[in-house]
Amino acid sequence: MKPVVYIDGKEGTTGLQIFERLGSRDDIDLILIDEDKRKDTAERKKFINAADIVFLCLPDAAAREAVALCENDKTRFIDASTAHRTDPAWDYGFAELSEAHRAAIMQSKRVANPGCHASGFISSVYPLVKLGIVPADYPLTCSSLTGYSGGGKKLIAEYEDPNRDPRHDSHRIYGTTLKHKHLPEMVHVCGLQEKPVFVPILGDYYKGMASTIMLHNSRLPGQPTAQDIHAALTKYYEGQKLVRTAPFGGEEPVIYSSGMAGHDSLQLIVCGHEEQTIVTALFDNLGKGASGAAVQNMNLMLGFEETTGLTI
Ligand SMILES: NC(=O)C1=CN([C@@H]2O[C@H](COP(=O)(O)OP(=O)(O)OC[C@H]3O[C@@H](n4cnc5c(N)ncnc54)[C@H](OP(=O)(O)O)[C@@H]3O)[C@@H](O)[C@H]2O)C=CC1
Ligand SMILES: CC(=O)N[C@@H](CCC(=O)OP(=O)(O)O)C(=O)O
Repeated sequence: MKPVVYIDGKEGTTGLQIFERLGSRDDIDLILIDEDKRKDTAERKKFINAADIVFLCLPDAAAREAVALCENDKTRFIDASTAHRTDPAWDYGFAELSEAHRAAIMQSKRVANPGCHASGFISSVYPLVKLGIVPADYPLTCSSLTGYSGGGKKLIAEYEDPNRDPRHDSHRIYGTTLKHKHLPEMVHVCGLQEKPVFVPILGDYYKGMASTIMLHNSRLPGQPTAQDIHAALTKYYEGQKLVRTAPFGGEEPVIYSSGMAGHDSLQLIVCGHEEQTIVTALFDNLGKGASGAAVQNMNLMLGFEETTGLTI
């Protein structure tokens, strides 16, 4: 019997991209709710309880409600929302962080898919903290560029409206209260003692992210150079298919935030010199930042090959 899979929120931005990755697979049985019943709670409850794996591609409140609709012990969830990412009853769905993360995902019934900005930040900070290169109380800063699909259907409509605010042509710094919703998972997953100063920036393009952390090498134990940090990250992710380190300094002297759009893997680019280092995570908010990561998690949970079938 093939595993039965249901995407709750399939008509949304993340849900559609998961469907795109799963629609043609013959190793799973993808069940599809009638479009006009996709918000009917009783119908969703039937689908949730019939499935072995449920993807939740919903706002936080609807994701919590969907989990509460489950009345059996068999259904396993992968939640793309922010609802459960720091919940101890859920496993954090970023397999490359450690073998313990991957093992937990494989047997998990409740996987919280990482936030898009959080994925970029955590991919560099988690290993650097674990290796003792960045102390847990280091005052980290991060700027993170994103395309507008990161905000779902509402933001896509706003940016693709022919009568939109002309200022949308320029970049938009947001999260200016410095309380972005991904901060709790960044702190929790990396074991930080200080909240990073986190500055998300929205650009006038569909998808692709570049999340950059900035380090003063003289404030780090042993004063590593940027090259040392590059070597440490390269070794840490050696053998991973979906997280890779670019050659030191990157392949060219500029970084485009859409550089990994359309790919399901994340690339780390380390630049700098003896005194300062920046590490940029380059990826697709709908790839390793959401739908691609969700499908990777499903593959791990079901014992399939980890990669997603899309360009890595
Ligand atoms: N977009 C991205 O890059 C990322 C998104 N996420 C997270 O994934 C989740 C989905 O986001 P995204 O796809 O962007 O959002 P969208 O707004 O594009 O899609 C959400 C979908 O959920 C549907 N929906 C809303 N309420 C309910 C409900 N009560 N029952 C059933 N369906 C419902 C919406 O219906 P309708 O079509 O009628 O609006 C819509 O189709 C969010 O929690 C988001 O934060 C995480 C990482 C990245
Ligand atoms: C461009 C934009 O608005 N992006 C969203 C993040 C989308 C996302 O990752 O949502 P989750 O928190 O559910 O993961 C934001 O910064 O709030």
